Amino acid sequence: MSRLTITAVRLTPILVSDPPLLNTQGVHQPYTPRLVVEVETADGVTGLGETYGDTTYLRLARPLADALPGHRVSDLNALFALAERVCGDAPPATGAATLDVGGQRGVLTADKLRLSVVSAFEVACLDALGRTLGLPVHALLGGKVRDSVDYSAYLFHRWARHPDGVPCEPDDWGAALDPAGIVTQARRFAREHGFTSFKLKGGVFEPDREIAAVLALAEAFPGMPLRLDPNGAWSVETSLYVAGRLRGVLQYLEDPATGTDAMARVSAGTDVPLATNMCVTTVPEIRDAFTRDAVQIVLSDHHYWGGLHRTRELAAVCRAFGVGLSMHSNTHLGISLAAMTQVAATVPHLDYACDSHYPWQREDVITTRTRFRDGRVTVSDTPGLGVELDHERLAVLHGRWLDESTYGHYRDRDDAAAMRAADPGWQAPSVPRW
Ligand SMILES: O=C([O-])C(=O)C[C@H](O)[C@@H](O)C(=O)[O-]
Ligand SMILES: [Mg+2]
Repeated sequence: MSRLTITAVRLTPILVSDPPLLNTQGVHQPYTPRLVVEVETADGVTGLGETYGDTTYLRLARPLADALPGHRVSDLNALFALAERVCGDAPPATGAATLDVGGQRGVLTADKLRLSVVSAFEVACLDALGRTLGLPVHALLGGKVRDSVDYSAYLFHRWARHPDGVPCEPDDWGAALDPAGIVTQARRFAREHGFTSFKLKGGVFEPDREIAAVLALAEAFPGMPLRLDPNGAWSVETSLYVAGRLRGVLQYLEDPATGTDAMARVSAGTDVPLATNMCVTTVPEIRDAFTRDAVQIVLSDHHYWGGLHRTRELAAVCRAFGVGLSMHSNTHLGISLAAMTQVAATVPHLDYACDSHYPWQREDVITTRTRFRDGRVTVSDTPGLGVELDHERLAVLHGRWLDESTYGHYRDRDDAAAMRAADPGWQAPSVPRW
């Protein structure tokens, strides 16, 4: 047996606390599901990966975890074929056939769901391989081209706390429901983490209110890059209105309208660059969007593109088409931040600061929290990803996941359902909302 042979795979679903961040579909649940993957080799080395933890992903991850022992952590290309063979075509657990109701990351095809699972195994294999060879993950991807990766502050309209009666872990951020609140939030992000670019999650209030928030940010942080992302909540006309009002203010406008067709129409009517993590999220979506110039920037996401090698492949396609590259984030922990940073360090034309929800996450499963300095994360040169699992914390967060009577309904992220705790009649708005 090779020292690289996988001898065991552990899957640990967890529930992680999340603040009441608002988006166009509703509000974040007080706890969000994540899955931690540990891959152990014959050498006794363990590699770590992290991905979405909703029931659908767990259903796909279990057969892959069962099938993996006996394979080598270096056989990454074979991982995809293995997953295709053993995972099956699990349909979305929610029954929402094509669109993601939680993370707002575009279509939810069987391929994309499976790749979102495979990504955590690929990262865990790379971590184990790097630890075995004494090389950082970026070296396994060809080597870093930068020593630190730039991240952008991810601003949200939010409530001070989750609705009464809902179990939660309170924080001290307070509410941010108007332009002044958003600027206060941005100042704290800049003070605590040194961020020098800002993204505002939009699609929550009428467009004029969100335009006012962006203009207030422009006044508070002159010259700093600003982005607005309503997750496809606007019509083409509204998108063009907002683009006109924020021309020269925004670095880019992200997913103003839903779908490649609408994005192409917006793109044709404005010179404000358009970015997406919703209409280009799978390989089959690339050609149409790029040939129609529907987007000028793609937000990669190693989770749903299938891992770090696939992220680099996406980067190559973007380069070929002259499309810029940034990075998307959903609620994630330190393992994924390490993976994002390792791959981002290897992509020369990653010209935009990456998104990260990490500053909102006060719970983690790694022993030492990753810090942003001047908005940047230092690229670790330690073998593997450069993070260690905190087994005690993992057990606590897994214990929450196991406690079905208190937390069972948070095992699947559903922002519209979370909103109903405050507004019982709430339904995720149909698009375009404005
Ligand atoms: O850039 C994005 O579209 C996201 O980050 C999607 C996320 O789901 C975000 O909207 C959220 O978590 O509310
Ligand atoms: Mg987005």
